[in-house]
Amino acid sequence: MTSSAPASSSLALPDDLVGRANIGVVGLATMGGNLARNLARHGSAVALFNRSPQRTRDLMAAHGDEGTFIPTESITDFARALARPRTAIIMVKAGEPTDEVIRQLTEVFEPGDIIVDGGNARFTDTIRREAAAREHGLHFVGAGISGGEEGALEGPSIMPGGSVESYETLGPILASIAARVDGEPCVTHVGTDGAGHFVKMVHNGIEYADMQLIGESYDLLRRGAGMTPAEIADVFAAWNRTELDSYLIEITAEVLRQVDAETGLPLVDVIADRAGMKGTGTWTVQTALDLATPVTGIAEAVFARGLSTQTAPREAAQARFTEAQGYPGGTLAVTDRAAFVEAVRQALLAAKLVAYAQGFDEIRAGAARFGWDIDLAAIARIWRGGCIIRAGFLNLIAAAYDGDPADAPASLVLAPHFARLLDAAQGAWRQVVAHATLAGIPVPAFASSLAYFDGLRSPRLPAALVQGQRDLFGAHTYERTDRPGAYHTLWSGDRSEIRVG
Ligand SMILES: NC(=O)C1=CN([C@@H]2O[C@H](COP(=O)(O)OP(=O)(O)OC[C@H]3O[C@@H](n4cnc5c(N)ncnc54)[C@H](OP(=O)(O)O)[C@@H]3O)[C@@H](O)[C@H]2O)C=CC1
Ligand SMILES: O=C(CO)[C@H](O)[C@H](O)COP(=O)(O)O
Repeated sequence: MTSSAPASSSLALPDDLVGRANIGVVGLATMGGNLARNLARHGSAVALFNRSPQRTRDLMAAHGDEGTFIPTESITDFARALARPRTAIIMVKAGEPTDEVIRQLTEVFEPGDIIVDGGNARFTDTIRREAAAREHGLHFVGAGISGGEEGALEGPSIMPGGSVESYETLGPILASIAARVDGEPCVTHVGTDGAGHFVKMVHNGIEYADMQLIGESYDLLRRGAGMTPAEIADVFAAWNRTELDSYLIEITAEVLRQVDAETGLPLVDVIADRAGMKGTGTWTVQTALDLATPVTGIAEAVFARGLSTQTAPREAAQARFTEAQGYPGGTLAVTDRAAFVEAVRQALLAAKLVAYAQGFDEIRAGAARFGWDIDLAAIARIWRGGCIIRAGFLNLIAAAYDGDPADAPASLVLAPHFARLLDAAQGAWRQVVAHATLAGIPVPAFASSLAYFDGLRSPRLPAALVQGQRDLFGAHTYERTDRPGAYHTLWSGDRSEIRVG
């Protein structure tokens, strides 16, 4: 440990510690504290700064012996502790607190220095911040970091966006602390300015969809088939040894096995059924709407969390639309439990594939809109470890996107391996959605992903009728199937057609 600050008082940085740190962390709460420890354990000399100095002191008291730390209690000393180019990772609350810290660093940093925001920032904020930092000659890197508390310490998946030049300094440091899969660090230079936070946003959107699909699977097995949480935990543990192998499936088994010490009931039965969210899923959907890219599974997951918190209408509807009134009561007549469990597994696999396909489509659309050159195979590879959506089948996604982007499948569902997966699963997927609907078990993510898939497959969509309606009430024009151009029917006149473009 290198510690200049005693446990309880603030002192200026001794001269021998000036320029000693190769990296610094500002914000030492759950994520920042663990990231600093991870950096120190991997050989970095880490300057520390937190708005409330007690947090820095606590970190030093508990973990100061894990590596080389240089604790500081002013932003000026923090900057003095850093070797050039100074490199600082901000891990504070997203939004205004991040802007506040950037302002402070901008005052003490010099041209060529690097500010990394590792928080869950909105990518548009990152684009703005990068442009402002550039005016001061600073590099600004928006780095999505996933893996939660444990990942920050043991190895997260890291999605940095910023200048290529800054990545020369930053890349090796991030590679030293990232999770590793097959010997490869789960970090890649995603693109310029907001690219990293854009990709992290979509990661979180996929996380929402995956969790919702797992939740719907649980509901089908629990209410539909009358299984206990412990039995369903065994099902998820078994699924984790199939193509569904993933962190979220693994932790689902753990949650379902947990018993509440106070009541002796399964913990899942005493947790209020109101899901929280911090906003990244919502941003994913808002952005997808702007890009006109359907992310239906993610959108349904966000809305399902919203619905879960609508206590008053839920209670009123529960009282009004009862079984006594002729509504289905949420149970299924399951005669062959093993076959039903397998059908739900197949449906989950198919719908999960659609969620990932939609997420990757959004990244592709975002890259085209914002001018980023994003390697989709590399993104799949860095999501294989460290992050919340890590999953065995990301290897297959990476393989589908490997090679010349011009040869990439138009949608992941069309990659040969995944198309065969859908060939095998689509029957079960339809059965599950149909039975759930008849039984009154809500499966919004299963159903919307199936509708999306059928939309992709349909030779004709009712969009043709929508165009006709738009032309009738607003002269919005339409294209024809048989020749180029834009056309309008004179609906209020003689109903002849004119070419308008
Ligand atoms: N928690 C998680 O699982 C994950 C979090 N993230 C992101 O990482 C970032 C850090 O998350 P987490 O560790 O959970 O901490 P929090 O989001 O709870 O933020 C707490 C930290 O922010 C600092 N802070 C708050 N306001 C200010 C301010 N105005 N000026 C300076 N510092 C301020 C706090 O300082 P003080 O001690 O003085 O209050 C503290 O260090 C967030 O952006 C979060 O979205 C990303 C992935 C996963
Ligand atoms: O970023 C994360 C993982 O990568 C967090 O786990 C995520 O922010 C959780 O989001 P929410 O609170 O909205 O469910």
